[in-house]
Amino acid sequence: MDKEESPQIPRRTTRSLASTSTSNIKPASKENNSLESLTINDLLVGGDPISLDDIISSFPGRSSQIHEIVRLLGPLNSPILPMFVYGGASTGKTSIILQLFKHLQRPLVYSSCRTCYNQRILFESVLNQLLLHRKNAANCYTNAKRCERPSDFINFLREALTSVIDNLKVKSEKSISEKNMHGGMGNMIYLVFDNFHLVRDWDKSSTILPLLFNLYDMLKMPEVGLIFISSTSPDTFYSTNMGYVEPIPIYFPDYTESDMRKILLRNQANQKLYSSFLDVALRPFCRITRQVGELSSALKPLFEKYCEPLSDKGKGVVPNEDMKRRLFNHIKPHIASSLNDVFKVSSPPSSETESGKETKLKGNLKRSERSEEIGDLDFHMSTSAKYLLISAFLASRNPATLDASLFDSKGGSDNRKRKRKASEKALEKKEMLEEELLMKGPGTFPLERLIAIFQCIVSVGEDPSDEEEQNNEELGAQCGSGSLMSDVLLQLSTLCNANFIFKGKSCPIEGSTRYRSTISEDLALKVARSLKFPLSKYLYRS
Ligand SMILES: Nc1ncnc2c1ncn2[C@@H]1O[C@H](COP(=O)(O)OP(=O)(O)OP(=O)(O)O)[C@@H](O)[C@H]1O
Repeated sequence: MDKEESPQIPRRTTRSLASTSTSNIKPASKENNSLESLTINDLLVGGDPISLDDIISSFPGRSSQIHEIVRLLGPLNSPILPMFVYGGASTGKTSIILQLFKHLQRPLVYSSCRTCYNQRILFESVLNQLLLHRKNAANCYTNAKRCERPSDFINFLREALTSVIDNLKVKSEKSISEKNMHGGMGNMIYLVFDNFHLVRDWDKSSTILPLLFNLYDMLKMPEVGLIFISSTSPDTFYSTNMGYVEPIPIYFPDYTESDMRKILLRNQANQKLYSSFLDVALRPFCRITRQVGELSSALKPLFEKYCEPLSDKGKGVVPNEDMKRRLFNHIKPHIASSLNDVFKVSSPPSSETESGKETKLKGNLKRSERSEEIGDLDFHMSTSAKYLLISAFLASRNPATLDASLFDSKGGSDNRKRKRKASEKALEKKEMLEEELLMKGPGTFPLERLIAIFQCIVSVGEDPSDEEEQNNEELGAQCGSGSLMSDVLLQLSTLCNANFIFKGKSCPIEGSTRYRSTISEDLALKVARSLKFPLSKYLYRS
């Protein structure tokens, strides 16, 4: 239900908060205290000018998306088609859009559908910004317009946009006559709707989504650019997005481990030391989360621990192999609890999280539709949930008797050993097991087995061939014994709610609950691919 009190409109200062760590965006115009009236300059993202090269180097792993957006925005005064920027949480969508507008010095109206949590608040926020209105004590914190109905919004919006565009044109002509070859801010005004996926939750009457997607066709104002930023793919809007210009999709994929390394290495005083730390710590953490903020705050105290044995916090140290081993041994006892903390943060109780909601939503889909939904899984499911899903798949698919040989003592798949040991008798046994599996369909398994497999695959290095990988393997064994798994239950219940894992009644003989994975091999392989996890290495096959 709508609350009477609207939150403060997201002004430039609020916008700066949306991208705190990458920018110190301040109001573009001189410090505006609450009584000063706003000007058109307040529609710019403030702060020091930034070059495109600086943006690209501030956001490792995002150069192609940055170039693509710049290309789509085009030169000054170019009309644009609506854009749909999408990708998982913390993939840099908001920060990059805001930084690009700062670089381009073009005016925008930014509204987050998180802070503007219903239709009326969103309408009023957009209008407040366009009408250069700030809520303050002098106006009793009222909005520029009270606007509840979509038809009122369109009328007010058209009026406000016309006035802003006229204003921009005058400014632009003036700057040309003043021989400012750059042409100033130009004539375009951009409306940015962030966290747009949330709108689907308030769209009970299915009016707001079509309205916003339709803005481009309805307004027919070439000077207005529309940018939707969403954590879910355009497909998740398709049922409502029909009959009008489809926005141009720009996808922000999850970061790879190597992107993460570059992101985390930025701003590190001692790159060599931090790099040796990442060699041993990054991989298991990346398997729990790939969110920049979560990872960097989880790694920070661990790195401090890593530096403890060094004088002056390791300033100027170039670690050799011996020192690396010593430092690794020093942090070893702390890794499991650190991983556990990240796990807790990255997997909040399902019913309260967006990803939980998303997963539930997907769970209602018929099984046949699931494989097509995998693209969405990419950003609705946390990395750890994906590993759990794979573990459940393995537990259902592989005979329990083979677990020990599929996962060695350190958790790794040991194909070589298995091959060497394959005797005729074993082959016979294998054939029998295979037949049994085919007859039974996916098997059931107890929680303990699921957790054991999960521990193994989460913590092991993929291809322990070099020293770095061996360290990871060591680390894996270490984490496995810790309390990392305490929150697995939460993830598990999410996956059960979503019907990805079936939870049976408790077994009258054993007294424990048994589970069964209900996903297809195709889907499991896709999930594994998205994690770069070598699933086929762990699959029992003929
Ligand atoms: N490539 C990157 N390099 C450096 N920092 C990054 C990168 N990508 C994201 N970040 C940082 O991660 C944090 C979250 O980024 P941002 O809010 O832009 O992500 P988002 O995709 O909009 O997330 P959400 O969908 O949750 O709103 C910010 O502090 C941002 O600076």
